[in-house]
Amino acid sequence: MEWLYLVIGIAAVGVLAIAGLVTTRVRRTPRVPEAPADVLAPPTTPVGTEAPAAEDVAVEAGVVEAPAEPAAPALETPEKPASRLVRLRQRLAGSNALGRGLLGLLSRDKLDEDTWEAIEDLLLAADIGVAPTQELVERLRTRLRVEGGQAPDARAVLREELINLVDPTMDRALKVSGEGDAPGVVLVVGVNGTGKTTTVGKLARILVADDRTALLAAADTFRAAATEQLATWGERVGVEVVRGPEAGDPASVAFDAVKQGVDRGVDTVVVDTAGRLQNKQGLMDELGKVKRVIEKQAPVTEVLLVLDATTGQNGLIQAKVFSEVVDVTGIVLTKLDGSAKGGIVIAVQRQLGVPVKLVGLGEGPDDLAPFDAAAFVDALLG
Ligand SMILES: Nc1nc2c(ncn2[C@@H]2O[C@H](COP(=O)(O)OP(=O)(O)OP(=O)(O)O)[C@@H](O)[C@H]2O)c(=O)[nH]1
Repeated sequence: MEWLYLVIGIAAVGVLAIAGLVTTRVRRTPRVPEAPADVLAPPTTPVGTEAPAAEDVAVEAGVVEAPAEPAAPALETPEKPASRLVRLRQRLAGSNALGRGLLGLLSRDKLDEDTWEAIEDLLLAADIGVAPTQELVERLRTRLRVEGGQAPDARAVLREELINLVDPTMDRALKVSGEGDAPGVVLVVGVNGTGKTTTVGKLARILVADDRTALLAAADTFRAAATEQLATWGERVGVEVVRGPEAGDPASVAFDAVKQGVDRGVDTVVVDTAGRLQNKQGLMDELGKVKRVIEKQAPVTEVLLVLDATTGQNGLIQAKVFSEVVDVTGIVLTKLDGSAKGGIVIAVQRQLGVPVKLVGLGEGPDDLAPFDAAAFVDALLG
């Protein structure tokens, strides 16, 4: 009997041991994480061995047209130049303070010597220059003298005199057309940093907006980035840029561009040039060469000098140096937005005897406007 109990005991221990072993193994088996829903989709074919998609089969069979190459970025449509100065009026807010200041003083009941002196100070602070300031004050004194009868309308008189000073008779049309089959050639000069390359890019947009074909020459070979900058401007409106090797000869780039312009029958070639030259002789040699070389192909129809309106008297000195080196035919005044120095328009025209043809009023692509004396004065007077 004892023997029977012993056998039953051993059998029970054996059963318990086997049960424990099974439980432990089950616990040690790692849990398979639950697959997220998307992984539950039918298995994908390994990369590189994809089965042809139904559309591809259809394309090969000539049933469906092949999908087009990724589309080139759409070309921009630049704003027509005529509406720009009006749109950008408020950008002259800084200079507008001049107009408001003058009107405030001229509307006083009594125009005494202190008032005239304050008017003179305002004009000088706006960079109009000494001689034009004196002329304007003289004219205003004469016209606003009350000689019995009704007091003249100060605003109307000031508007008229300012317009006269800016000179509405100057020819401000850009000469962008050549004679016969030759393209117009616009040479853009000026010190680096004044906004020259930006101006060439914006000018390309003006030409495109006027339905002209154009070609740009990246003859500012001093700064590689200037070429890239120009290429970006051109791409946006479908205008090509002719470039040369970095630090290459600017005259050769200009020559190539104008030659291509002639061969392709382009309307206008715009040539960007370098301005970072050590001295006047270097500047003269380089710009002289660029112009001479261009003119083997076609005459230069316009030489635009780019000046930064915020540089005041310094800008005027630069302007003089350039005008002694090349025959400047028009001025582009950049950065007039936010500058209180709108009077520089008058000063620079007086100094050089050359009209301001374009004004830069911001960093937007179409923030370059053809200049107009009356619209400018209206913007000043607010
Ligand atoms: N606010 C304002 N900024 C302007 C205007 N015109 C140009 N700029 C800015 O002035 C800076 C200099 O312009 P660039 O065109 O590179 O000057 P640059 O004279 O060509 O200089 P380089 O390329 O070195 O020859 C840029 O940041 C332009 O966006 C303008 O009318 N208003």
